[in-house]
Amino acid sequence: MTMEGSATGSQGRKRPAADDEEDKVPELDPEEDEQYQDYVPKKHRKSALKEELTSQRQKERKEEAERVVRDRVADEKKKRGIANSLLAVSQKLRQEEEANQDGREEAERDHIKNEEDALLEQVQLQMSTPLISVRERAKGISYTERMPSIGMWQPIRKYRDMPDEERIATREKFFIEVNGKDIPAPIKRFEEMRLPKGILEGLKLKGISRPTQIQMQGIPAALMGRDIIGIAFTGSGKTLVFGLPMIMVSLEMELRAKVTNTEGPYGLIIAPSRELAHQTYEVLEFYTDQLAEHGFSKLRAVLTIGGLATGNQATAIRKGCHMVVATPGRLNDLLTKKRMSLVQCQFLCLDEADRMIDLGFEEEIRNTLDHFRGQRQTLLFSATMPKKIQDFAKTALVDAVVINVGRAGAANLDVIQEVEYVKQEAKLVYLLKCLQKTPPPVLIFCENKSDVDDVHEYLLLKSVEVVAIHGGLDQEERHEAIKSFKEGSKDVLIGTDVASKGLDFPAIQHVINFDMPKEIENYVHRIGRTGRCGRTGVATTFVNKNQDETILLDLKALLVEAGQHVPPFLAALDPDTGGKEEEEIGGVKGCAYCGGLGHRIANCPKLENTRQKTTASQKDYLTTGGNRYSGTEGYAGDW
Ligand SMILES: Nc1ncnc2c1ncn2[C@@H]1O[C@H](COP(=O)(O)OP(=O)(O)OP(=O)(O)O)[C@@H](O)[C@H]1O
Repeated sequence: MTMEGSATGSQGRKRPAADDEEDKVPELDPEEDEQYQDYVPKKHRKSALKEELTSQRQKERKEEAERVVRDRVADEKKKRGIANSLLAVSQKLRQEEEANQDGREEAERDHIKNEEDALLEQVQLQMSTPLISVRERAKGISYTERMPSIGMWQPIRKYRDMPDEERIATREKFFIEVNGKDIPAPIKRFEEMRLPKGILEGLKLKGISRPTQIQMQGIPAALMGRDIIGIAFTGSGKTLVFGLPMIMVSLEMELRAKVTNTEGPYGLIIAPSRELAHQTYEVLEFYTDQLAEHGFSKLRAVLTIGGLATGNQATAIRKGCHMVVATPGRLNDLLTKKRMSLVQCQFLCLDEADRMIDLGFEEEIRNTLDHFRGQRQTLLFSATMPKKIQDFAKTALVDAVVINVGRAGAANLDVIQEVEYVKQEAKLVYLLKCLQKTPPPVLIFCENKSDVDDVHEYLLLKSVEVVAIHGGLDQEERHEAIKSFKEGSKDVLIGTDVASKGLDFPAIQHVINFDMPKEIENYVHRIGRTGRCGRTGVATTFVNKNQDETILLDLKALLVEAGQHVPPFLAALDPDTGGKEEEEIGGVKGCAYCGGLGHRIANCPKLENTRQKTTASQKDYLTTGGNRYSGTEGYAGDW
């Protein structure tokens, strides 16, 4: 069967004929008929529809699944987003807080530093002109070259050639800190220091076999002709660091040409108290005697201190001398009256240098410098030397070497420090009990002369073998007291701070501070009379509510630093500075003015005291002509 008019046929399907005209079917041109659709059989159309529906449904399902996933991710993100932002916010806040805190602390530190710099500047202004001679300043003379070494001294080859790393390692091993240029290597044996036989024999006789840290580094530097600031704890043998080089200067001069009438001195040591000057003089005498026994001429040292007849001292100097040991006032007296000259002097040492400046002898030192006629080698020593004194002192030095053994102002670790709370009225009675702690010799310190007298009287009544020393006694009494105590005929010596600086009594067992000194530096010097050169000693300090809290805070910090027991009443004290006092700000820990670790310079009671004293003495001076030595408590008359 054929089908006419088939869509696929070119002629099309033909309908059965009914009426030719009517039945005539118009011919269709697929190109022209937009409605035209190819015929698709029903079966195919169904499967196509089915396919279409399936794919539609798949598409929808896929879209639905994607939407669900998208929603879930969005949810998740949303959730995480919240968590993130909370964490982030808190972190951010914390960071900001920390940054603020850091910023605040830095700002606070900067503020403290600026304030302290300003205060130090004021202090420097108060200390007026630098520590140099007025004459030299007027003439515009300043020295820039170092002095030549003493007698062309050089270290032996082993030390000359010592590599830097080895020098550093040795210093580290012995806790020696140095500052300055071209510092010679520390020398570990006296025999390697190129000292004359007489001196080496003298050291042996004194039982001194090995140099202490300050001696290892200080003696070679001094023999090299260097200017030195030497800081080392009490009893560490500083006297020999300047004493031996000064003897070497004198020996060199003597070997060049015999010292005759009116010549000399070539070396000068200034000390803050008569007793200390006397002690140093004895050390010089001992070693020069030893040199004389070993074939050298006897080098002459002269002691010029207050309290002894000026005439005898002037005569001794006029006969020609190599060395002078002096207290500042008497020295100035002799210089001003032209009974002594420093024209040939080329070696100057200020022992306990900071103490002298503190005690108001700055002007005497400057006047003394005026009497030199050329450059000299200058050495400054102390166990305490706060930054301001170091800076000030450096103005007197040329290309100085600074040698530090331990922190300036730290207590000697060989001293066991005990601090006891004793009521004012119970002190005397408790003192008797306290004296039983150790066998003699015992040293007792009081803050003022009248307390010394009271304690002295009380102990005499209790039959204690006791002597006393203070600035109000005449020189004879002072000398006798020290002598009998040194010889052991007296068990106890009571004194003011006149006995606290540099005095070297044999094997003191116990130092008792009947009262806490007003300055922590004095405490360090006082307790340093025991525990000397390797021995141990005990120091007991009475404190009570009469003490200023700042000094107790200094004491507490010192005890902590030295690893000592801190009694509960001190432990309970809390500074209101938030720990800033012990931080290193601007290179300074604690107070730059007095070296106390318990406060900073802004709260320094000593600075305040000095200010008040300066103002008062300026007033006195203007109205009454004043006494320049009124501030030298305990030292009165020393000049
Ligand atoms: N290398 C050493 N070995 C052993 N003893 C020494 C040594 N050097 C010095 N001495 C002795 O140590 C004691 C203390 O010395 P010196 O008085 O010089 O100490 P110092 O550091 O000046 O103390 P201060 O700061 O109290 O004045 C003296 O009796 C001294 O003879």
